[in-house]
Amino acid sequence: MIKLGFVVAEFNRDITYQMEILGREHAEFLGAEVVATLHVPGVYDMPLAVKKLAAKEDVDAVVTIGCVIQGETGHDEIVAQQASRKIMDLALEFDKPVTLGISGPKMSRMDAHSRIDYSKRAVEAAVKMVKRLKGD
Ligand SMILES: Nc1c(NC[C@H](O)[C@H](O)[C@H](O)CO)[nH]c(=O)[nH]c1=O
Ligand SMILES: CC(=O)[C@@H](O)COP(=O)(O)O
Repeated sequence: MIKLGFVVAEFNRDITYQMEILGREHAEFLGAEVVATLHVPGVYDMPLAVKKLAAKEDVDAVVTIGCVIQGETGHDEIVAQQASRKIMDLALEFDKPVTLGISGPKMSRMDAHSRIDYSKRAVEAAVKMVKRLKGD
């Protein structure tokens, strides 16, 4: 069974809560197990938590779940771009898939609601990547 770690942002929790539930349901549907979950304050805080989970022997892949909504400044772009860059670097450093279930930036709250399935997509990508890298 494929073992996943989840890193979930609490910022915009009304939305990330739904994303987390959907991600968990999809993992179960695909026969994967979520063996560890770390909640972090926001998407920008994710890389260290991803690193912790990626270092665990019993975690095959890490799924990130978050939502970056546009404000009045370019802050949303900094948060999303810096975090996604580091998330990808960690996948290469630990030789494990780390998938991007983060919606935004440049997105309204309504856009975010219609993109809660990003978490499902990230779970699906994690499972596919683990299988394919194993050569299954
Ligand atoms: N604006 C959003 C944030 N901002 C908070 C940062 O992620 C971080 O928690 C803070 O800067 C402290 O390090 N986070 C989101 O997840 N979504 C946003 O829209
Ligand atoms: C809407 C937010 O929480 C965040 O993206 C930052 O907003 P702002 O650019 O207005 O500081």
